[in-house]
Amino acid sequence: MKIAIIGTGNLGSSIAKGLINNKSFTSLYLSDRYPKAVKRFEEVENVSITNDNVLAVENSDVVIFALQPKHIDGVLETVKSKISDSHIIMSVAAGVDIARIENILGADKNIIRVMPNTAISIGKSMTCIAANSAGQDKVPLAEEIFNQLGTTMIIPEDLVQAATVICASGIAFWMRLVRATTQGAIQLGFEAEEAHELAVQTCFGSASLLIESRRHPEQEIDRVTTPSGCTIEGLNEMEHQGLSSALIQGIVASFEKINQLKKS
Ligand SMILES: NC(=O)C1=CN([C@@H]2O[C@H](COP(=O)(O)OP(=O)(O)OC[C@H]3O[C@@H](n4cnc5c(N)ncnc54)[C@H](O)[C@@H]3O)[C@@H](O)[C@H]2O)C=CC1
Ligand SMILES: O=C(O)[C@@H]1CCC=N1
Repeated sequence: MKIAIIGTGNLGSSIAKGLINNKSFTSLYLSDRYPKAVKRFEEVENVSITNDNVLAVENSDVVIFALQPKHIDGVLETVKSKISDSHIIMSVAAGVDIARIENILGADKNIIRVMPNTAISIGKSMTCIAANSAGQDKVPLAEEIFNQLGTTMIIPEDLVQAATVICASGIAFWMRLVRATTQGAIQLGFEAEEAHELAVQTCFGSASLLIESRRHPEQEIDRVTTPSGCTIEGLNEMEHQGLSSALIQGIVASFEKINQLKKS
């Protein structure tokens, strides 16, 4: 598979790292106006680093646009004459819908909207995928690529904004929960590094329990909350302070913001 990534900032370089770790390409073009984030991949076999987007498109079958929404239209305009019906165009740009890309490239092109998160760099992304009509038969290929880099879910395009909040922004939300737990642990007497490890491993254990047992979170909570014990005391206090409500309101605020970005 000949792949190009146009825009190798936070997300583009994370995707590149994941692809390189898996050796899941025959050639990989990494194109950015300032390709400093991927300089470290210069020596990797079959990887080319360039600031020539057209060259990257011409030498690839799958082109992943990992550009900020304000840049994507301009870049698509400059490469559109090189994009053929056999290219598979993927975009990770938040708030940029398929219709906007079709307006520039044409609805006859294979266009797939992909929403990964930065855990893609370690093969643990939750990635949502939606395609236009022309690109429907290319969805299995998108799944094949992104299943190597984590877990995928095919969703209707009208849920991609919501998926962006839950899965892409979600990384930041979970990080903040881990940090808050760390701060609590330090207050209770642990050194910062110990506190961090305790928080991260407990977070990892919680997610693993849900994945492996397939039980509902409340069932797992019931197994921890000894009657009149310390867990239910802490949990109820967190709820009195609005933990669930704060999370839900934050998710909704994030969703409202991404819908504004779509209009701008
Ligand atoms: N960072 C994240 O966790 C996630 C980001 N996204 C979306 O992915 C996209 C990229 O986000 P980030 O990587 O965080 O942004 P970023 O700003 O780190 O990376 C964008 C890259 O595009 C490059 N670029 C700009 N104009 C260019 C041009 N004309 N030609 C070639 N390269 C050009 C920039 O130099 C930069 O390296 C955004 O649309 C964002 O909404 C989606 C999911 C998660
Ligand atoms: O914050 C943002 O707008 C982008 C989209 C999801 C993650 N980063």
